[in-house]
Amino acid sequence: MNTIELKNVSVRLGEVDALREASVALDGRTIAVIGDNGSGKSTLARVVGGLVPARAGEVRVLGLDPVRQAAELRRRVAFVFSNPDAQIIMPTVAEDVAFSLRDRGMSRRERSERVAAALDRFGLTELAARSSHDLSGGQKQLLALCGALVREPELVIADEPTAFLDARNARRITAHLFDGGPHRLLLVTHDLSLARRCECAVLVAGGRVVLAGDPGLVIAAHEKSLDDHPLPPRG
Ligand SMILES: Nc1ncnc2c1ncn2[C@@H]1O[C@H](COP(=O)(O)OP(=O)(O)OP(=O)(O)O)[C@@H](O)[C@H]1O
Repeated sequence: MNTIELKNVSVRLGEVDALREASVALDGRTIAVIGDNGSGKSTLARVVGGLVPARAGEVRVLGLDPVRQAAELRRRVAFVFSNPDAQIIMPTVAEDVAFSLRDRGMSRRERSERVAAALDRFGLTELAARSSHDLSGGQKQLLALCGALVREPELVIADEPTAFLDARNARRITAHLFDGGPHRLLLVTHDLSLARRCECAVLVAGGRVVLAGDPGLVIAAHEKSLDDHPLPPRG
């Protein structure tokens, strides 16, 4: 089963054609999405996750149509963004992780066991009773990811999840993303060393998928475009 499949997908945001007839099909477990600022990477991640609709074309994620099968998609796909504040809802750390399991039909005991195990895995046990909004940026991102992974998603869509983190927290987050479960990963990133760790990569430019496949080749094409179009000299 393909992880993601886009056929001639176009997305318009306000006055902007953020994706233009983008096509790609990849079945890798870990997929990096790379490209310049404003190229359409987040839009690609958002259309895959059903957060914005396509105005034309066909999108499949784990074989699902993200608009028509939105409820099933929400059960099987989790998101992580660069700003964890948008994802933290409940007043304490433990309550916030428990909130992620609210619709799973679990007994109270089962739920608290799952939460305790997840907090332990993420090194958050000591912070369980702390106010979730008073955590540091790195701790908040760990909490947001803990809340996402406790649902045991099949796919995690992560949009620049380490953008505001120091090297230590960035490593923690990427370890959980890459090795923290059997989930697949769609990772939007400017960090080419992370993209290189993925099984495959997608290069987006001007709203189009210009290349997809082996990360080495895709990254080389991106780097060549940086060399071919360097910044104008200063002064
Ligand atoms: N809500 C919006 N309304 C109008 N235009 C938008 C909106 N969001 C994004 N865009 C535009 O759509 C295009 C693609 O944006 P997108 O966020 O997908 O790029 P990106 O590759 O993720 O960029 P970055 O690396 O800077 O995060 C850009 O031209 C952007 O200005």
